[in-house]
Amino acid sequence: MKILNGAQLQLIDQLTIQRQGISSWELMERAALKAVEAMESDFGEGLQELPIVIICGKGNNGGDGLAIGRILGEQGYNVEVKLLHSENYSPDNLINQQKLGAKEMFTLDDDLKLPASGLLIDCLFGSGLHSELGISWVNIIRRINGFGGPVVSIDMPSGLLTDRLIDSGAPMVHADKVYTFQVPKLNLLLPAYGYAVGGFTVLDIGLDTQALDEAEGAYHYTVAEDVAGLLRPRSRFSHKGTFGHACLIGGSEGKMGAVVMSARASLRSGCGLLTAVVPQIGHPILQSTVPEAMLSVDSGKLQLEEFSNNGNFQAFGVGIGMGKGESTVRGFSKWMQDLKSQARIILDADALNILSEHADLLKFLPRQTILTPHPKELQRLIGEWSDDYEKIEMAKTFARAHGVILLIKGAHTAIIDEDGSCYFNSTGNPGMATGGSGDVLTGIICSLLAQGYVPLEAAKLGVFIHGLTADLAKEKFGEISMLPTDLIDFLPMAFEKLKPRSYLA
Ligand SMILES: NC(=O)C1=CN([C@@H]2O[C@H](COP(=O)(O)OP(=O)(O)OC[C@H]3O[C@@H](n4cnc5c(N)ncnc54)[C@H](OP(=O)(O)O)[C@@H]3O)[C@@H](O)[C@H]2O)[C@H](O)CC1
Ligand SMILES: [K+]
Repeated sequence: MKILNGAQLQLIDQLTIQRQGISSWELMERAALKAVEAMESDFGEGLQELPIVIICGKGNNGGDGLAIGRILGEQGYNVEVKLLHSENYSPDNLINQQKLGAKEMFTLDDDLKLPASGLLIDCLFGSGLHSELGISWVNIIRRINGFGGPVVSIDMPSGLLTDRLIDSGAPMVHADKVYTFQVPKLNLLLPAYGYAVGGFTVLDIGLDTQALDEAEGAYHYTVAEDVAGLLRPRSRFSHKGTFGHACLIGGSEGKMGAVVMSARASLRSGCGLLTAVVPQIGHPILQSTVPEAMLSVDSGKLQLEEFSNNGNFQAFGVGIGMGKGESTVRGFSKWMQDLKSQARIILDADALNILSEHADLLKFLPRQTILTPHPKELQRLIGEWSDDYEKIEMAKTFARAHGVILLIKGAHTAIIDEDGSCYFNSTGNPGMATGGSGDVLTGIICSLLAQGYVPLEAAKLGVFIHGLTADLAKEKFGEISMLPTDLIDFLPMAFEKLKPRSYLA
């Protein structure tokens, strides 16, 4: 799914109106109906009990609010609409004012009266905001943010631009939930504005698909439909050789669990064979916990030294639980220098930290190696940034300079390809913030690489599946108690969910 900005959406609106032979008011009505449906589904019967207050501005976002107010009122909800006084309402806003009838007018100087609790729907500004809000908006935004119940924003939290940097002190609605139309907007995905976006749902309002397909942009949001098609069916005549031999290299004293989790995640993700290269201390641990894995035991006792690399492996996953002791750094450097240029590799954890401290090794990375830093590891690799926009630009420059794929872990993990495209993930939840989640991800992606998925596909599919396991685990264990090992247990269900349905049951 593409991520688009306000100007692009305005153009696509126009094309939709022309090609579908509808009026702009009808499109607004569609959007309002979708928003009402989404609220009914999210709030359930509770919505009937709540006083609902809708705050509307002068543009089409306000027009949506007026339409939502009318629809909710017709359905018997307890709804109150407040409209900002203006000299220049948008035409569809005016039509919806007439259709609604009763509403309360207010100005920015008024001390807006709000119910003590209930639901507040914020329709002051949407994608038409052209710059951050000035001081005159502080009062109204403060009232909204101080509301005693949930605040939902239509399309955007009012005050947040779609895809440009904005001062964090600027007046901005802090939404518990955003219902955004047709496509996500970049600022809904960036950590910098996390405080204003409790969560968001994309509502399909049926904009012209050709116009959406043709819209240009480097930013994408990976949803199930984007990755389901990547998953390859298994032929009846396939055998273990068909699905590749993955090699995981890692582990050190006290950190063998990382390799165990990575190995189990690899096997559950479908590779045909798996070898783990571990220090001697890992031998009994791996053999007893992951009997399916073959072992190549290193000469190092407590940490890796030799990095023997004799097998015919289709993919390597390196760094999990590895540590960065002197002999490990030496062995890893040598291993890097001996790599074939077409090797498929994913590097994680200490492998990344070693690269940060030995930048001379970067030149040995085969093209399209996947690096999976969390924000701190990224900072060590590419340097400090001053904001999320600079971070993305610096990451793109790094990916281009070294011909690698950067996978920046976090809420909406971002995959940055060397051509500058950027893919934000849609699955996952804060329950994944436990040590070991990353080891599971490395195992999944290494397995997909071994099966012949090209690196960008393996990264997108792996990140999506990994997040999906967490969403499934959340239903059973909740965000607080879920563990990385639970993610592995939900891999079979996640793959099944994504698999294209067969016509024959
Ligand atoms: N395809 C869709 O997604 C659809 C979206 N819809 C809804 O329409 C809005 C976008 O509506 P638009 O009228 O373009 O914009 P807004 O309602 O967000 O706001 C426009 C008014 O805001 C004023 N403005 C802009 N920036 C500022 C600012 N910094 N300070 C003060 N005022 C500002 C601007 O006034 P100007 O006179 O300054 O130009 C506009 O009047 C979208 O978000 C959806 O909610 C459709 O309903 C259906 C299709
Ligand atoms: K809004």
